[in-house]
Amino acid sequence: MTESDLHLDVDLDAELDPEDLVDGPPVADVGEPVLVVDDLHIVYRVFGGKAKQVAAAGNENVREAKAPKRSFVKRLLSSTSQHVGAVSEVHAVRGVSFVAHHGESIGIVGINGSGKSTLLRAITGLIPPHQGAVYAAGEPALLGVNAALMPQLTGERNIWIGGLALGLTPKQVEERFDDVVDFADIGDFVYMPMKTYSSGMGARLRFAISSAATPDILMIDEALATGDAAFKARSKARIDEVRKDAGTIFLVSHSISTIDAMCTRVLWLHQGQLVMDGPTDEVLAQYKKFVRAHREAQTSGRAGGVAPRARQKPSRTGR
Ligand SMILES: Nc1ncnc2c1ncn2[C@@H]1O[C@H](COP(=O)(O)OP(=O)(O)OP(=O)(O)O)[C@@H](O)[C@H]1O
Repeated sequence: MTESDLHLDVDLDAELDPEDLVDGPPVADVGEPVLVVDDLHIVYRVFGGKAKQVAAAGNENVREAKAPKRSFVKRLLSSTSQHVGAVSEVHAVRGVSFVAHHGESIGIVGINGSGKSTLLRAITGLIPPHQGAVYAAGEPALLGVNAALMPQLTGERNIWIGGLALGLTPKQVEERFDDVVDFADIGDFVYMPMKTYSSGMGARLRFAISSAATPDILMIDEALATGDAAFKARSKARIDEVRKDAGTIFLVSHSISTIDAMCTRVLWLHQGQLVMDGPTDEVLAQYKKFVRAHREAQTSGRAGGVAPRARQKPSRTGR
């Protein structure tokens, strides 16, 4: 797969939502550093048949991993004696460094597969770093439908576990319980095991739980806002509400106008590397050029637009 074959899901011309414009363009009132990402590398390991597919795709971030060496006797005695197939490594985030401050709204852009969601998940601690580190003041929380809930437990138990995991006190969970159930619109199903829920009900409850707290560092992956149009509208309103109270926000979105309306600073990832970090208008201007060139190249069958080279020494502040 060449770069020009990459799927391009970027929404250059989306309409701005009216509520994004109410407060005018975002203004940074920047304070203390709250998050340091230092030379972060994230590597996924893909095993078996799937690894062959991934390797066959020829993505630059993917390489075949060396299979662990096992002696002949060990292989002979092993109960899993069948060949496990290839192991591939996907180097999804490659040497990303930046510092985020209190009061910043930071957009993360990049074409499909550039590592945006992986970076967010790594910052919230859902994926361990392969190399490098993430230092956070406070508990970064990912707003979306990815909360790790337990399907065998009732919605009620999951609201308690999820709420406490988000740092709410038992009193706060109790106070917000009815709100979460109403928002998720699951009625008496809240007393049933989550494995009996439809996928929509599960996604709504996950979103409702994750938005019950107001974290210091809020990560929003728009791809995680699922559901029908009415729920999407309610999620958007809830995101805006939580956003107003959070200290620092990260937003992944394919809509350039949403990033433009909400963010004071933008990080541009390409093939897992941070290629630009700066004020929203500067980064978006370059990124739009790249996306247009890429899109034209895709329609004409030529090689794609050229992204800037990854910065050799990313600035620690991005400002
Ligand atoms: N669980 C996983 N196992 C293996 N590889 C993965 C996994 N999740 C993501 N990847 C790979 O890591 C790379 C970065 O993916 P990621 O989802 O972070 O990119 P993205 O920029 O968020 O993409 P999109 O805009 O399409 O959501 C891609 O090559 C992807 O195929």
